[in-house]
Amino acid sequence: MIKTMPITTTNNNTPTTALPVMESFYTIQGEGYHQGRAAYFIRLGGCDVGCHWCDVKDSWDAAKHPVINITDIVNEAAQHPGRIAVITGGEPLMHNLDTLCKTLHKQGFRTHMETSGSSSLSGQWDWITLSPKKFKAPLPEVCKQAHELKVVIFNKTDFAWAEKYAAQVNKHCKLYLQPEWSKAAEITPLIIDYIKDNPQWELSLQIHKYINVP
Ligand SMILES: C[S@@+](CC[C@H](N)C(=O)[O-])C[C@H]1O[C@@H](n2cnc3c(N)ncnc32)[C@H](O)[C@@H]1O
Ligand SMILES: Nc1nc2[nH]cc(C(=O)O)c2c(=O)[nH]1
Ligand code: SF4
Ligand SMILES: [Mg+2]
Repeated sequence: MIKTMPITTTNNNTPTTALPVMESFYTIQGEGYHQGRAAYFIRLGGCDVGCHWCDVKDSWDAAKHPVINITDIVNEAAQHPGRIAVITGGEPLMHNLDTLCKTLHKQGFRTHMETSGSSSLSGQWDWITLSPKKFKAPLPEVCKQAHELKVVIFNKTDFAWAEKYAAQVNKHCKLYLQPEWSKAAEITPLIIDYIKDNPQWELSLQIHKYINVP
């Protein structure tokens, strides 16, 4: 049973028992290293980064979304057989994610996060996808911990900008270039040429948008 409660202010230093949830859904991971795997997505409300091409602007205002008890969030997730939980947003690191991760781990989930890395790290993560943004730079602590770096390419100059972050992640970190969705037809061929010349990078397409799943 899902309960909604009045919005409470959270900051990411203090463990919290409830979080603003915009939506949650069971689907396949459409992007990056785990593309094609069943996963339960938990999209938290609140983002202070403001990417002009963001594909989920409705997530930005945390106050628009119901605050749900973490036990209820995780019990809903556990109704599905998959045991990957992807925490996304909004910017999930605006919230303290320690209790959410502990509760997911207790239920046998692997915890994955999609983040811009622009707020300090909380939570215990089996996989961190760092997608850095020009509009609010990622923190060095998140760059060091990331398992994959996924840079959205909006124009030609973004390749050099992607390399700046490739130099800041750890040596095991996977490297992905993902076309900005509205410019994918124009940008994908440039990404393909870049990867042919720089084979340490791989292509990430948002396959869920091509096959019309959430
Ligand atoms: C909506 S964001 C939420 C998580 C976090 N705020 C972040 O930006 O990483 C999830 C992923 O979608 C990517 N994304 C958002 N809008 C996009 C767009 N228009 N085209 C391609 N990727 C996009 C982000 O870069 C990020 O990797
Ligand atoms: N299927 C699917 N895969 C995704 N990978 C990252 C997503 C996100 O919005 O964080 C996302 C999403 O919204 N849907
Ligand atoms: S950081 Fe993520 S959620 Fe926030 S505006 Fe950028 S893409 Fe959207
Ligand atoms: Mg998405």
